[in-house]
Amino acid sequence: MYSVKEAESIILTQIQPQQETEKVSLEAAFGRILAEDISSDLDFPYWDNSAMDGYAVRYEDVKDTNPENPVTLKIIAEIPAGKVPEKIIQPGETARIFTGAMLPAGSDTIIMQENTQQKGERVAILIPPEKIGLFVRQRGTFYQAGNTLLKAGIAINSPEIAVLATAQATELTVFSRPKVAIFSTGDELINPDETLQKGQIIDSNRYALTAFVASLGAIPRPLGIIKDSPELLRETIRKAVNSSAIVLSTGGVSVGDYDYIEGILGELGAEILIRSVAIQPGKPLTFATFPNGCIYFGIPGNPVSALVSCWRFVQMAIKKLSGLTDYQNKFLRVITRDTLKSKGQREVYLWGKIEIIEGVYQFQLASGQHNSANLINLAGTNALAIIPQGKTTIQAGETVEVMTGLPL
Ligand SMILES: Nc1nc2c(c(=O)[nH]1)N[C@H]1C(S)=C(S)[C@@H](COP(=O)(O)OP(=O)(O)OC[C@H]3O[C@@H](n4cnc5c(N)ncnc54)[C@H](O)[C@@H]3O)O[C@H]1N2
Ligand code: MOO
Ligand SMILES: [Mg+2]
Repeated sequence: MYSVKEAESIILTQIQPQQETEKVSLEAAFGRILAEDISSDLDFPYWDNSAMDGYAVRYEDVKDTNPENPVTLKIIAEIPAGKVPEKIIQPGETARIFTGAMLPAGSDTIIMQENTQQKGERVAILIPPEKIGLFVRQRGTFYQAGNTLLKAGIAINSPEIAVLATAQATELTVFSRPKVAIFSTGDELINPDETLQKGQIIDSNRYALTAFVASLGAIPRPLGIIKDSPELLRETIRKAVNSSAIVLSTGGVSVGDYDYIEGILGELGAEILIRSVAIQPGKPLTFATFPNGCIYFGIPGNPVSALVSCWRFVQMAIKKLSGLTDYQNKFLRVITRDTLKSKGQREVYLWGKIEIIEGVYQFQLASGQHNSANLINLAGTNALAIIPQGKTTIQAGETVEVMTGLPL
């Protein structure tokens, strides 16, 4: 049995960012992962321009002005944003200018209009600027043409969209979304729209895992419920492995007589790298690779174990395969409001919520039984508190490490 850290390392070693890319328009780029470095042949700002509504001046002319005896300058031009200045500012001259407008040649500083008094063709500068260049947004000070603006491997959200638009990157190369096959195994399972007969269980895992995969930007391929039949399972796994980058199955990975997954993976030529992990919930995790590169996660059937396995192990695998550079899980140290208990034998993940209380992140256990079959109190979970292997208690008020950023 591997430790959680060992299992994580085995999984990440097997997964390389996929190479498939596609072109998308800027409008369709939100939520995708950039597959190329982006640079621009434009400086940013594109040219020296004004950060204020006011007057473009020569610093030399106005540096010693004061309210009692103000310097007055002749207004020789008006430059709204979007207009190209035509005149050069000579000593004793100024141009009326507005925010975003190009700075006229000869000027080097902007005086905001609140610090001036206009009298016809002339303007009195009442307050001297603190320094040369005040309120000038100088060309190339935010970004110089040719440098890398955005790196391949980042997720494209609204700030990146703004940068891409500015760089005139209207068509982008992004990583293709990996296909993830999902199926549930078990003779006891029925679909949610069927009438429950004695002994049956409604298949919730398939829906939970489909939503989980979609929330990571990958393409879920739900294949339904597969009975505990070696023939059916073999056929399903063979098809899934040949048509998807990752396969997620739930159930049938423990030691029971009807737990067939491991045996079938072996028969189909997979290399089984993990059989169980010292984690609770989620101990009987099967991780295997196929000669065609397909990655197989045999996830335990208990609904909480299934989602915890997805959050702890599958999440980073899908992210890394998707091309994201920042694929690692996110951990945070916070105060726990509840006392947290473990038997100490495995690394325990307790589900609950982190909330900001009086400005401080605090963890609160989900109320009700913490049992890997109790999916009811899993709703609302946004964090998992971790009790390390060997530790049995973390008292209320103490610090606990939590895993955050769960895609729900
Ligand atoms: N003798 C032992 N028995 C078990 C062990 C063990 O170490 N020795 N481990 C237990 C642990 S821990 C887990 S977790 C489960 C894992 O079981 P499997 O992955 O083999 O899953 P199943 O046996 O098929 O089902 C377990 C449980 O989950 C329910 N289930 C299954 N699929 C779904 C689904 N799609 N939606 C909702 N619920 C589902 C199923 O009905 C069972 O109740 O094994 C323990 N046993
Ligand atoms: O590990 Mo099982 O997932 O405890 O219920
Ligand atoms: Mg079983």
